[in-house]
Amino acid sequence: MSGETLLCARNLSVQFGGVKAVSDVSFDVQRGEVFTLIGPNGAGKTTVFNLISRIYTPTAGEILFEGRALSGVAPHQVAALGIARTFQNIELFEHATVLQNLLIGRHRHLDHPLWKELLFTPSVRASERATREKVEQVIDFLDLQHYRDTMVAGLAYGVRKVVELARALCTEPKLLLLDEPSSGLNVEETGDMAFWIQDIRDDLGITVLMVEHDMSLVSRVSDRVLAMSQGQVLALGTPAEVQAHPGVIEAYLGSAGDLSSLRRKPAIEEAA
Ligand SMILES: Nc1ncnc2c1ncn2[C@@H]1O[C@H](COP(=O)(O)OP(=O)(O)OP(=O)(O)O)[C@@H](O)[C@H]1O
Repeated sequence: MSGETLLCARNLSVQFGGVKAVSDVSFDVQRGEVFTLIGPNGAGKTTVFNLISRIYTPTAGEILFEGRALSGVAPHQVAALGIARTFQNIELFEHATVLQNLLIGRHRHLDHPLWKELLFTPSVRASERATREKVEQVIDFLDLQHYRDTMVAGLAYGVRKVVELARALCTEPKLLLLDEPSSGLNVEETGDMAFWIQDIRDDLGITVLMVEHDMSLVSRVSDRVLAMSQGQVLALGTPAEVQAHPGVIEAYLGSAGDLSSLRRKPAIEEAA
């Protein structure tokens, strides 16, 4: 961690009809850390991601990225600032190869004017070369060589998750938003995902902001954890500090117990 703030959320609130999805939430993400949001279903974690991605606009408060307010930034400009995102439900082009998906992801980020593309100007040629190089680097980094010419539709779910990660890395982000990177993965794949996340921070120097339910993954990779419940901040600290916080235990389980997975128990179990 550099001790330098990359992203600053100040007194964020957003309301949908009568539901306060996020209520007066503040936190700072330091450059070079893995910062994780945890919380039971409906706590407001995805809403925070959607505020940072500019899909939602806060009803109060603001988000600063590298000191710049995101309020004036359109959703399609967020990637160009250096913020990339993966989704809970993988969003890839199914009928394109891994390589094509990564090239498309990178192209979206470049945003050359059409006239330059059509004339294939030197700057377009240079950025095409840089694109190829970057995509190949990411394929090597995430060990995807074996799948580069395979259609996404034919890939196992665990590999698709890595391809989605690759597509985000191709945009060379400063901040990577990972929405439930372990969802749908088995124990071994979750272990691999932990290694990738650590390597992304340690080898590429990319800051990671993650939403995650699997506490084994959270504890392994997170520098700091923010626990939320019902749209509000419950606790902030190291994974061990947050897991031991009485308010966190109460919010998830109703009483002390197994915190290995922090998903709220189904209503039927809670009622029993
Ligand atoms: N677009 C929306 N319209 C109406 N209500 C919404 C919208 N988005 C989120 N909410 C509500 O805001 C609250 C927070 O939802 P959010 O998806 O952020 O929670 P979460 O912590 O990400 O949950 P999960 O772990 O299940 O993904 C919920 O009550 C949800 O129903």
